[in-house]
Amino acid sequence: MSPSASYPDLNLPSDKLADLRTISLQKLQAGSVSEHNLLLQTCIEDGFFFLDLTHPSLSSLLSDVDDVFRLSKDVFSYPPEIKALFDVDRVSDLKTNGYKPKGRNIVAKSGKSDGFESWVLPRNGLLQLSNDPFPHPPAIASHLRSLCGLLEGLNSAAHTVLSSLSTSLSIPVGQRFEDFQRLSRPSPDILRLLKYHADANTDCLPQTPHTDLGSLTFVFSTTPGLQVLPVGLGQNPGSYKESDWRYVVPRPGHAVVNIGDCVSIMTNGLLKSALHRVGPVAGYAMPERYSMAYLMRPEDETVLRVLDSPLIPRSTSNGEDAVTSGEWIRKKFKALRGHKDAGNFDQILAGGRGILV
Ligand SMILES: O=C(O)CCC(=O)C(=O)O
Ligand SMILES: [Fe+2]
Repeated sequence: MSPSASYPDLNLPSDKLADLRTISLQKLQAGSVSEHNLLLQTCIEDGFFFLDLTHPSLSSLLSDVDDVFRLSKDVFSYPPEIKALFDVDRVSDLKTNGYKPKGRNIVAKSGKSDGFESWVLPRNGLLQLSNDPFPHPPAIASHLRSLCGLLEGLNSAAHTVLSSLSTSLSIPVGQRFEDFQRLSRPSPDILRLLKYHADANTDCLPQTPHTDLGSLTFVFSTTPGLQVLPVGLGQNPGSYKESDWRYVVPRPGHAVVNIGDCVSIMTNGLLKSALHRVGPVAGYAMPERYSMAYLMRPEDETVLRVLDSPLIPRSTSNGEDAVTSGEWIRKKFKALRGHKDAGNFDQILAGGRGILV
């Protein structure tokens, strides 16, 4: 992966590092029982893991990642007036397409503005799965082949991960996680390209603590900055300390994968959707940092109810208050807008459910 790491001499005590477990995609594909068991255990205990993509059969996926990083440098280098033509708040209802400038949103309690630009690309638009408009600049048009290759590779990886979890949990056919993320069907998945700006202030927090609202997220970066809150420490504002955050040190050829809110809801909290954020390593300035996140969400009509499984604790509710995935996403965006008007960030973060654009 191309952008070079910016912390060559990270000298951190090991108890400050996120001790993420590594799952091999190729071993899952080959049916390794111990790898499938490790995946389930990791999603129950951590909600975050490294996915090893270094097997030669996956080399085209990694070269697509490299190419999309080159694209990312190109799109963020457009002059502001060109980027403004694709402003996410103008071109897309649910922020599934377009550009967000640095500083538009507020970061948690500090009340300061965020420190990153982002450009969101819809899976539906890239893979032509719907007729929704997909305005985009020439730099994106000229990288469509690697963008589509990346999405297809990640969808296939996601299918392997989700179907492994469905099988490990003995979820019946028709309710399996992958039944809600069909490869040829439209979905609200997005690819988010991110550029964090360098900031000399060691206390800056460019990205707010949040959980991902969808099902599964894949993140790529070669620069440190991602921080994860261990699940055991409690995930609600007030239940953890600043010193509880753990740093993820990027690993070449690996994606960082995490479980999102929808899968956590459908397993009644058995699989964990953990809080995370991006910031500088303690005592260091924030370096310029490029990353990309593929955020998968169940198809819009998926009902977010607890699935049948001997391993999932039964829900005490009768299911009447269950929402669909589409309603869930809309509700969250409404909350965000409500929050902006009301200025109440805690409400959005209740349960750690912040939203990013
Ligand atoms: O930039 C990163 O490493 C994380 C991005 C992220 O958490 C997100 O886009 O939801
Ligand atoms: Fe995230």
